[in-house]
Amino acid sequence: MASIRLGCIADDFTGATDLANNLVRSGMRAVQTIGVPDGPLQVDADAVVVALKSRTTPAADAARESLAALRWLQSQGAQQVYFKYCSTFDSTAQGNIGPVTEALMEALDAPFTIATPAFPDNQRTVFKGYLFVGEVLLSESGMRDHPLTPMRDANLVRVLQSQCRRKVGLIDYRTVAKGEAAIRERIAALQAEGVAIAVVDALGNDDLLRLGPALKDLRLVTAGSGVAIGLPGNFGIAASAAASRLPAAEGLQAVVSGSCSVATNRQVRSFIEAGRPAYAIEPRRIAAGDDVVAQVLAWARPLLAQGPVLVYSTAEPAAVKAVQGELGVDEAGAMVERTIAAIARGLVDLGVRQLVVAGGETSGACVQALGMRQLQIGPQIDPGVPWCWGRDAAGRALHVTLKSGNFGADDFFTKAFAQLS
Ligand SMILES: Nc1ncnc2c1ncn2[C@@H]1O[C@H](COP(=O)(O)OP(=O)(O)O)[C@@H](O)[C@H]1O
Ligand SMILES: O=C(O)[C@@H](O)C(=O)COP(=O)(O)O
Repeated sequence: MASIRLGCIADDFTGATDLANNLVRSGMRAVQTIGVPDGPLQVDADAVVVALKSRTTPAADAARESLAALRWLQSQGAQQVYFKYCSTFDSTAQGNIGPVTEALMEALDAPFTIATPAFPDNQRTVFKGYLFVGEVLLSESGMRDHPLTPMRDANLVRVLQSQCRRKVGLIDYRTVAKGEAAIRERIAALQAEGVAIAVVDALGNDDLLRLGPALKDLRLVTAGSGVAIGLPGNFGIAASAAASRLPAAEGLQAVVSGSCSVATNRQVRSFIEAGRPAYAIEPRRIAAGDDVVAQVLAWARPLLAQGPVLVYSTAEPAAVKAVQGELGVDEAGAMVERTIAAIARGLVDLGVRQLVVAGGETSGACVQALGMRQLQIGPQIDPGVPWCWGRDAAGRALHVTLKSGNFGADDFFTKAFAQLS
């Protein structure tokens, strides 16, 4: 196999497909692996995205796993490394964006890197170091109530500095607007001031395309998926209209959702309003020892032949807080993830071969429970969300889409299947 050009480490599974999607759309042949592979890559690819589930784990574990991914990517010849985190900069008070960035900088002997979650195609823009989600600051968006990573400060320089030992600075929109030479000059000036990591403003894709060439010599880039659109050109790769093709879809259809994000709440409501069958999982019943998995599968079995079913724990912030107050934040999260993952496996046993999973942590749990090791990236359903194809541990071919909590149109859960037919 030829060496890969770009080696990527994603801190969650939906984020990994989001990045792979942008790379594919910009002309790179990209493959996503679930965790760090045991051996060499078996297919030719320009970029590999190693998907970790490290967004909310203890910082030391996240750094250790990211370094293992780095070593594997280096063994496959990666010339540049891309650490992908969320476009809403999801992190706990202790990390993990800062600690993982610094561990990678140290291992790569990289004196400087950038940080920007900007993803204009999904209305994530950075202005003077402040992150906007649509029309509002990150701290005023639905992310302020995220079950695991509530984001209450939109000033990314401040957020990142609180997670880092190295000095954090800013490359603002005026510099970015001037293009490659000005960005390179600013990087040199920041380095002379002792800054090692710079948050970068970006208001639109033009900014990201101007930023790309200025990053050519960096060993490490850290970003959401947006920056990816400006990098393939550095490797002589141009955007190609040849959409990545997946094998034909077959089998039954289902959606499982553990995301409590604003967009997912709308998508669940829209699916129910469209008259499709939906089963709400109640975390308290799982905690009480009910066999919720068996109950859900018994409910789904007769319905699946008539079209997609939805199984969800998705709830509004007040309901999530109440459950977390009773069960604990991590305990509630892990318990619901385990249950949804077991349901996903049970649905595949019932013949589901087209599976939509909503939520990053939830996707990690489901894909791991199914024993999928590698995903081929297919056509985009909505910005940041492609269909993917792979085999589970039993060798069954599955079409899956791992939908980030806040991505996708309201009718995503029906639209996704229509695209495959
Ligand atoms: N009803 C609920 N009450 C408490 N926690 C929940 C509930 N539903 C889901 N969760 C947990 O909330 C977290 C949602 O995270 P995730 O799957 O990453 O979604 P998103 O992509 O929207 O962030 C998961 O750990 C999930 O198990
Ligand atoms: O960058 C993004 O917003 C996504 O790719 C992502 O990482 C979303 O994570 P979840 O909202 O936890 O699915």
